[in-house]
Amino acid sequence: MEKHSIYEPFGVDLDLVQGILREPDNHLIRKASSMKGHYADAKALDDLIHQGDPLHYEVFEKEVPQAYGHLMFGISKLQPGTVNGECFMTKGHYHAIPETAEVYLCLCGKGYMLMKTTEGECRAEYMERGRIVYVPPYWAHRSVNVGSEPLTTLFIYPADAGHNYGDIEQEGFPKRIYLRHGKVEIV
Ligand SMILES: O=P(O)(O)OC[C@H]1O[C@](O)(CO)[C@@H](O)[C@@H]1O
Ligand SMILES: [Fe+2]
Repeated sequence: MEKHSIYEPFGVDLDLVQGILREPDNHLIRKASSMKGHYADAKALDDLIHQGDPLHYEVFEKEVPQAYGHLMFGISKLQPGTVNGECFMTKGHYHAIPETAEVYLCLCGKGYMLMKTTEGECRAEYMERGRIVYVPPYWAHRSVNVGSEPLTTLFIYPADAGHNYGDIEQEGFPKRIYLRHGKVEIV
């Protein structure tokens, strides 16, 4: 019989007030300057960068083997704000193994999971505290914060899935989400 390598079980704590994972192994920080090329108004993003390059989003993860069978999980915390009306968002990615899915549980804030395929299909799934979004295989995904507090989500996906920025940096997503006079517009 094949011998399995046995990995130690563990538990972690969430700080549900701050919306962060306590004692993460990895803490990814993306500021406004990481988002060049992603917003419709590049000049407005440049202005924001020159005004102090504010924090855009953070990802807190526990280290698990990036191997088949393991699950990667963590917390994504996306700040509220807009770039000339376009809501703060994550870069978005496909998975490097495209036939892998991902689940997001929204813990606080309000926003959308924007998803697209390489064929140009695009969907926006609403997120608020308590809502779960399923990102099926082959869909690129980006979180968008339309609220006034951080959009915090727990994500879980196959640990070997990897990230692929594919056509996103050149083409973006077919839809953009704006906040104008307090109203959300998906265009
Ligand atoms: O690639 P993006 O869109 O910047 O998002 C980064 C983060 O998103 C996650 O896939 C979780 O949503 C993390 O694994 C990753 O570090
Ligand atoms: Fe993902």
